[in-house]
Amino acid sequence: MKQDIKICGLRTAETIDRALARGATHIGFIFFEKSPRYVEPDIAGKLAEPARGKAKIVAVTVNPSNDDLDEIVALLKPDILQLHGDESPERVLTIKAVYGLPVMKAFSVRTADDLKRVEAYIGIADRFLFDAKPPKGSDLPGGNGVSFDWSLLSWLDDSVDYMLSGGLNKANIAEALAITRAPGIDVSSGVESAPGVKDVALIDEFFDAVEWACQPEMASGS
Ligand SMILES: O=C(O)c1ccccc1NCC(=O)[C@H](O)[C@H](O)COP(=O)(O)O
Repeated sequence: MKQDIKICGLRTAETIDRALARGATHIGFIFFEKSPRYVEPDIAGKLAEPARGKAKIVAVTVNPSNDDLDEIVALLKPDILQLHGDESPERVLTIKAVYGLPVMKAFSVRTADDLKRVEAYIGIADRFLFDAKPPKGSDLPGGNGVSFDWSLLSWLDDSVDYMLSGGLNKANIAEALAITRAPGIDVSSGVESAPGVKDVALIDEFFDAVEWACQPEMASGS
């Protein structure tokens, strides 16, 4: 199975080019000002140009106001809105209706109960992203480089389309894929040399690790 691959929190033309060259299907821009990955919407719009039509451009927001979304949508022209906060199903529906864009709703997961919250969004969100809960003391709802218990995803109905996220890197992606068979994967810190600093060599190594994990003999579990 060939899964979608999202590289999130990109901030330079060089790392975007490398992600696209290696086959990223999604590239994410972070619009959360406390994040070391934050980019101004107008800069993100310029950075995203080479990706148009090659990869889906994802705007990552946290409980965005209408004004925030107006600016981001106008300047970035994203293909997908990722909602990484506490947005209710009603808010997701409103955002979809106003902007006419698909929504990927993020959930932080620690226990099976956390996955039950997904039910209220089925048929509303277009896709889900499962991330780990932020560690104590973190100001960031995402991009913390920590994983959750991937086996919990076996509780999900097969029809739920999602991206697996949280602490993925070249060393654990094969195990993550073997356990979850996730239809999409998302990485940020795992391809960084320092918080917010993406690294082309680490991007390469991550894609190499995914390719290795997806060789027919690995995928069949033999
Ligand atoms: O990455 C951030 O700084 C961030 C800040 C606020 C909300 C969401 C954020 N990231 C969202 C993502 O989709 C990340 O790729 C995801 O959390 C995984 O990050 P990591 O564990 O570092 O791979």
